[in-house]
This record gives sequence, C-alpha cells and structure tokens, in this order.
Amino acid sequence: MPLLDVSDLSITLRTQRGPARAVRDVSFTLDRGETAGLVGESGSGKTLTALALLGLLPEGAQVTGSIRLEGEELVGASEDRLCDLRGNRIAMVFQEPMTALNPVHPVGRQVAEPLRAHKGLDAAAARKEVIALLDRVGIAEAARRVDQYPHQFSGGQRQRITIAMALACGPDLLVADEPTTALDVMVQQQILGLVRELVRERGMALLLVSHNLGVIADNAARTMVMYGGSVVESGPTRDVFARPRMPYTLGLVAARPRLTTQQLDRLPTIAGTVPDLADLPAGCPFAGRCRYTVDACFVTSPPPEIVGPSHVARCIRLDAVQADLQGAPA
Ligand SMILES: Nc1ncnc2c1ncn2[C@@H]1O[C@H](COP(=O)(O)OP(=O)(O)OP(=O)(O)O)[C@@H](O)[C@H]1O
Repeated sequence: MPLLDVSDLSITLRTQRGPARAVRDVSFTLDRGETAGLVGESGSGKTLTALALLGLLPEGAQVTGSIRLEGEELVGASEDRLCDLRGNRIAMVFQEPMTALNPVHPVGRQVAEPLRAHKGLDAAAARKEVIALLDRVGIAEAARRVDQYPHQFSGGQRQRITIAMALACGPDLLVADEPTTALDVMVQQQILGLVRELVRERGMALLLVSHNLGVIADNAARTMVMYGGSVVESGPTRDVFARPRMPYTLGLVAARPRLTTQQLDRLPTIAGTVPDLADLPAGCPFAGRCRYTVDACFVTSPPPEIVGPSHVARCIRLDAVQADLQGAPA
C-alpha cells in the first residue's frame, strides 16, 4: 500500500463569479523515501492540491475524490482527526517562513509546540529535542539561539527553523510549497540540499511544489505538470523533461533547455493566458493556447495516455506531437 494515495481529487471553490473547479481529477501515489514534484504556472492548482492533503482548504471549498494516508481516508475526516495528523504525520513547509512563525514568540517555543501537542513532551524534554532539531537543520549555536525571536534570524535561517518545526514529530509525509522561492539562489540550493538529506535520512515522502522547473528537475524523481487544475503530464522526471509529450510541457521544456535551478528561477512564458477556472471550457484546458489544437480538443477532456514507462500525458493529439518531434532536427 502506498503511503499516500490520491485518487480523482477535485476541488471546487466558491468565487464571486460562481463555482470554480480549481483542481480536477488529480491522481497520484507517493511512497516513503520518494519525492514527487508538482510544477505549473501560477493559478494551475498546485497549492490547493497541497493544502488538500492537510485539510487546509479555504472555507467553502468542496472536495471530491479520495486522499488516503496509509489507507485512511482524509476527505471528509473530522477536523479533530485532521488536527491529530497535521504537524504529526503530515507536515508542511510554506514559501514564506513568517507564515509559519509567530513574530512575538521565541523560535524554540514554536518548534516545541508540535512536540508538546502531539508527543506530550514536558517543557524540559521538548527544549532538549528542539535544540537537537535546530542543530540538525544547521542553526549554529542552537542552545543559545533557541530563545531568540524570528526577526533575529536571516530568511534562510527562518526557513531552516520552519523545517525543524515541520520535522519535529517525525512526519511520514512532508509537503513543501515553494519552500525556497523567497530566498536567494545560494540559500535556495542549501535549503533544498538540507531537505534532500532529511528526506533520505528519515525515509519521509516529499511532495515538492514549485513553479521552478530546475528545482523540480534537481530534486524530484517523479514530476507532475499541472495546467488549468489538471495534471496534464506525469512520469519519471528524466523522461518528462527529456521526452515531454503534452504540448504544454513541451513548450515549457523547449523554452528552457538547460535544467538547472539557477537557470530556471522563473517558469518560461508561453503565449496566451491561463484559463479562467470559473469559466473553463469543456475539453482540454490548454486548447486555447496550443498549436496542435483541433475542434475535438474543445469537446473532449483528454484521457490519460501511457507514453512511456510510468509516463502519462493527457492529449488527444499525441500522434501529431510525436510526428513533429520525430521530424524535428536533433
Ligand atoms: N481562497 C480562494 N478563493 C478563491 N479562489 C482561490 C482561492 N485560493 C486559490 N484560488 C484560485 O484557485 C486557483 C488555483 O490556485 P493555487 O493557489 O492552487 O495555484 P498555484 O498553482 O499554487 O499558483 P501559485 O503558484 O500562484 O500559488 C487560482 O485560480 C486561484 O486564483
């Protein structure tokens, strides 16, 4: 049984312009020790997918489908149960560390919170554990700095502290949503290196969300490309980037042949605009921007097609894409 099994997850939000189906039929599994990357442009539904795993969706969001953690269904689970799991078995690291840190409390007390809430540690035991955690995530002189406040740390150190907080209870699943976007490139590399080490060391599963192709290419064994609320292509990262098949992925990769984190701090631009989720036409969400579009693309929601080992793309024009790729000069 996979650690995480997401099946046909759809999320509909209430918006001023009516219901918006912001996430559509997303399915994937994640095993312990595995890192999957979720990549896509702003508004494609990455964050909502991540938040759904923690039961942290905006009020009024309707969720259908299934999210199972070791077989336990989380869609429709009680708030009490989700609270038990959050920060304990599933933890999240956000883009902006100050979202997770309270500026008026010393960092040590904040990292200790999940330990006290979920593991019942007393103050002295929690403090000892917190110092060890801060030390592990690379905060020098942790025993002295544990009583300092968030503003006394740099942005990179604050993100290290939120990682310590996320790790405190030894979660099985870590969800990191743009964990390094707010940091400069050198610090980004250090933090991602730390996360990689921790995932390996602790055998956690990691869902890494990023708009940065390089971050995903460097860190995730498996990649899911999101567009207009759907996963339009997924597979082993190497294959998705070396042999993209869905025209949207193709456009992203073609625009950025060198996949390194430094090169790809921004998602390449593709002509046209992201579809309006409150008014998404039937058919393929990319149809309005795609050069392969035929009439049927506006009618049929493309089913997942297997295009290689564990590599799936949603497009009804795969043959035309393939023919072009074969005809293209190497
Ligand atoms: N609380 C909310 N109320 C209404 N619409 C929302 C809400 N949160 C997100 N949305 C909309 O849902 C869609 C998907 O948002 P989501 O944040 O998941 O995208 P994303 O791919 O993570 O983009 P970004 O990288 O900008 O965060 C967007 O169109 C967004 O405007």
